[in-house]
Amino acid sequence: MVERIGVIGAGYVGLTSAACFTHLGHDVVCVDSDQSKVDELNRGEVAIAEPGLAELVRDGLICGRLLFSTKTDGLAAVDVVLLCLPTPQGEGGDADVRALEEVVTGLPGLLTPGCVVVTKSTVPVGTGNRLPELLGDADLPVVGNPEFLREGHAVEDFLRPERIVLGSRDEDRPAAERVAALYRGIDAPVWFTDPASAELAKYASNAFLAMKLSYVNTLAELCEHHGADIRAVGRLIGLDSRIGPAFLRPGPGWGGSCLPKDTAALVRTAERAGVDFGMLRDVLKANARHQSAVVRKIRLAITGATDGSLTGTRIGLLGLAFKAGTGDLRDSPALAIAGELARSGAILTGYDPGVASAAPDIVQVVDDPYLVAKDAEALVVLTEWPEFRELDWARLAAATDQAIVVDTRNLLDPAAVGEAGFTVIGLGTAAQGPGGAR
Ligand SMILES: NC(=O)c1ccc[n+]([C@@H]2O[C@H](COP(=O)([O-])OP(=O)(O)OC[C@H]3O[C@@H](n4cnc5c(N)ncnc54)[C@H](O)[C@@H]3O)[C@@H](O)[C@H]2O)c1
Ligand SMILES: O=c1ccn([C@@H]2O[C@H](COP(=O)(O)OP(=O)(O)O[C@H]3O[C@H](CO)[C@@H](O)[C@H](O)[C@H]3O)[C@@H](O)[C@H]2O)c(=O)[nH]1
Repeated sequence: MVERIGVIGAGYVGLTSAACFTHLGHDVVCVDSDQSKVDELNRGEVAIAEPGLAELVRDGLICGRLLFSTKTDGLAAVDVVLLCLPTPQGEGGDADVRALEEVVTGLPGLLTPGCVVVTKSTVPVGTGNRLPELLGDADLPVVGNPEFLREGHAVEDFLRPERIVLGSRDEDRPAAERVAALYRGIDAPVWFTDPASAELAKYASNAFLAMKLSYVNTLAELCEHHGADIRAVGRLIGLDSRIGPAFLRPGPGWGGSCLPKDTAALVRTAERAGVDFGMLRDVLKANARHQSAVVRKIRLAITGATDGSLTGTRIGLLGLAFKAGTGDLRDSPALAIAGELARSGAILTGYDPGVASAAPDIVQVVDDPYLVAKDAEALVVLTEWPEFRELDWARLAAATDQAIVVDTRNLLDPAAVGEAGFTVIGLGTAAQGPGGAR
């Protein structure tokens, strides 16, 4: 059945949901409070770099089944409304749900009775029971439908999810089935559960991924100590199907708009429940500690000492976004490391194919990767853009002062880049000298 869907919030999750549900045949009105964003979207301009998203938005606009507005009047005609509002990290690590709750409080005056209210935002355990209280006696059933898409793969993940999760109270089960029907045409297991289980599954999933990454990043440090190679260790443990090969690549720390805030929020949820989830506190601490270890490694590479002075030292950064395939800088470990280097007096130039400007007081962003090498004492690869592998490393070497590259993603081919004249220092691997010498 074709449904009329309202989406509130046109960010990564809201815009992707709006465009994909239009693609699946529904009529969608997407409301956002940001007038300039709405104007851009109505012109078919999509500011976020998500493969396939701009095309779906334009298709929806052309066929007239996708509308964007700052006004909420259009919501009176919808059968289902998806809440895709931010739930950023708030005080003490808790999710800040104020924006979401404010919108929910206003819904009885906007929606037609019977309309299903769906939380797609990541919301703390208990929200599914709290929202009906905020909605009062309005006939507005509530369903939790957490979103698991990754940035850079938003459309692909939305249209080919590994699971669709629907959490509702027993009395709202028919509403949950109605939400499940919106996804018709998508081949994925659909799970009906209670609100708390749906909410917890979302947090538990992100925190588990964070745990895997803190584990592998700390292992990389151990590998260096013992002369082992994290690439081999990661591959070998990943062959165990109980562990799996994904999320075992070490890096400069893990970040982004979700993993850090959701892990912190789950720690708070556990504290409030009187459950000691110290393991997760350590996952967060290990990430901060690892970022400082990466900074010490960069200092050592440049000055010969882990506490050597970086005052006035030029360092070129390759990558600023929190991962490849996105221009998103939210909670980017690259920027955290840049911040530590800048505070130590380093002069930073950065290039990222997805980023045009960033933290101007910390790093000067340039639009040509070869410019970051100019007179640099070292280059540091912070984001795993595949195109960095294809750079002319001999040209980069010629532009630098010292041909040293610290590859925090183990992205480069050490033999080829060493051949081009660089000393290549990976993470959890042996350094490779220029000309291929170890
Ligand atoms: N980004 C992701 O990859 C991802 C994936 C899964 C889940 N989530 C969760 O989804 C939620 C949204 O995340 P996002 O990354 O899409 O956020 P975002 O910051 O990209 O987008 C949020 C949008 O909401 C709009 N907005 C804010 N307040 C509003 C209001 N009162 N009325 C109307 N519009 C308003 C903003 O202008 C913005 O366009 C969060 O809870 C997040 O944890 C995000
Ligand atoms: O082997 C790996 C894999 C990832 N990362 C890092 O981990 C962070 C998070 O990556 P990713 O999970 O791909 O980012 P997001 O797009 O934020 O997606 C996460 O957060 C979303 C928001 O909740 C969820 O929907 C997704 O399922 C979840 O993967 C980034 O800094 C990556 O560089 C590594 O360092 N090594």
